[in-house]
Amino acid sequence: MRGSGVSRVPFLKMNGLGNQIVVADMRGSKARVTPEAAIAINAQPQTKFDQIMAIHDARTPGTDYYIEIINSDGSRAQACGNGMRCVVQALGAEEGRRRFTFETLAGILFGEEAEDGQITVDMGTPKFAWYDIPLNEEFADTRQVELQIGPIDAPVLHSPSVASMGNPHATFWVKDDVWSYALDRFGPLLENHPLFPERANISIANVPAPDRIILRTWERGAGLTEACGTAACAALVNGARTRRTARKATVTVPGGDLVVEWLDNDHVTLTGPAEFEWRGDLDPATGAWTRSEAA
Ligand SMILES: N[C@@H](CCC[C@H](N)C(=O)O)C(=O)O
Repeated sequence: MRGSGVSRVPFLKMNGLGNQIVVADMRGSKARVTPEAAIAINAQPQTKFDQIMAIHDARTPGTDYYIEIINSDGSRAQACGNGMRCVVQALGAEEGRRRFTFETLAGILFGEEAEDGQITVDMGTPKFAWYDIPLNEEFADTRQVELQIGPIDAPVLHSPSVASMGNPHATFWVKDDVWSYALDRFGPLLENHPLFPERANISIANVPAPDRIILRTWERGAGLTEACGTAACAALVNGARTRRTARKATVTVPGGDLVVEWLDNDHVTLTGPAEFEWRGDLDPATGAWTRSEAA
């Protein structure tokens, strides 16, 4: 998959529990995937994606690669749990090893593929201070912040827990079916709410048992997705600090199950599958792409 410095670079179409991922191999190239290219790639049905994970040469000693994450609207994201699993699987297949250290905008992350194909990514540590998320208003306690949608006296969703997993998340807790909420309608309004100066990923969470969360997410810069790994991590840490959940739980997202654990050293691990679909090459400046014949 290694790039050669020419204008076209190899890419893999993959998914992490239905989170649609394009892994672009930018190694050996000084270029970056442009926002225009991302929007053009996303505009075509075969390459419609949630995130592009662009693998660049390492910038920091001790890391294997620098990963740039681009949302389907062309914006940059600090973290992407499902995409990181796809990157681990892609590089593992190429290099014949299982463990990698990556640098991202969210910091240094580790990923490892187990014998059974499940991939665990250490997503780093959560942050809860209002200025770290960030919020536009000071809140001493971010386990429950003032934010609601719907009629003022009968809000449909209200009082989310907020957290940063490198990227900003709001978790709205509900007692009934997460599918009974029009997240496609409320998601964009909440993502762009003035409380979030960098926008936010918006999730609805139901907790049927301390070791289980049912979660739907409207992703910042990508919209409704089948899975959002960092949202699953944010839901777990928010669940644990509000005493709704234990520190380890299965998080059921539309695409399937993820396992999230908040370790004693404050790091959060995310475990789940990754799936290769097909390969091709693309122009990171324009987004023009071709599918390869070979599997
Ligand atoms: N799908 C991702 C999260 C992607 C980033 C997000 N849209 C953002 O802009 O913060 C995941 O699996 O974590």
